[in-house]
Amino acid sequence: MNTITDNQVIETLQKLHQAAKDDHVSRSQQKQKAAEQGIAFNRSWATAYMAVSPEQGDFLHFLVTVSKAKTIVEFGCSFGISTIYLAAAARDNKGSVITTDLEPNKVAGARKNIDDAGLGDTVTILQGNATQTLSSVDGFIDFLFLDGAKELYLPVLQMLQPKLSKGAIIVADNADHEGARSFVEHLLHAQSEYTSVQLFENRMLAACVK
Ligand SMILES: C[S@@+](CC[C@H](N)C(=O)[O-])C[C@H]1O[C@@H](n2cnc3c(N)ncnc32)[C@H](O)[C@@H]1O
Repeated sequence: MNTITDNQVIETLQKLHQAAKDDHVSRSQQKQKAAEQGIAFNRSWATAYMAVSPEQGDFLHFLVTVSKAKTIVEFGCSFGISTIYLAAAARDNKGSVITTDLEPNKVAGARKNIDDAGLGDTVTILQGNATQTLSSVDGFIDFLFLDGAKELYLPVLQMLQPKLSKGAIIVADNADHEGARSFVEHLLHAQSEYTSVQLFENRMLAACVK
């Protein structure tokens, strides 16, 4: 099976990437206008997509596929774009994805989008703070994608670390952000525990549990 080539998946991803792009352009214009008027820009992260690019999505799909990961955990699904890439590979591996987001409207949007892609039975979405929702994950984790609040990358990794299987892959987006610094330094220094690589001009960090 190659779920990522399924028409339902392709069409849903195309539609969502376009919506994410439009959202980004509109926010940039609002930000510029606010700066010109000397007023504060309301970021309203609760509705922003802030999604992975198609190339990063393909990379996540590739890694889940080649690693044959079955239990995939994601921190920060937003409207479900990255989750669809992860879930398409998870389905082919006969695995599943557990994801989480703070924002109820994003959880509802992600659920609809994942259903539109035909992947609803492969994904569990938990609404709430990842430090709580992901603490209930059962069994071993084969793949961990971190894409929520950067300051929580290290605490979430440390919380889930005992559940990571040998050979588990960890990928973090926005690893070049200041908030992710302690996480990046932790992984790059713990060379006896992880093999790590920085990618996409340091925006992504991928690591593998030794
Ligand atoms: C960069 S976006 C995720 C984008 C998504 N992975 C994608 O590619 O489509 C980050 C998301 O993390 C969520 N988030 C931030 N802090 C969180 C927390 N403590 N627990 C759960 N979700 C959180 C935000 O609501 C936001 O939707």
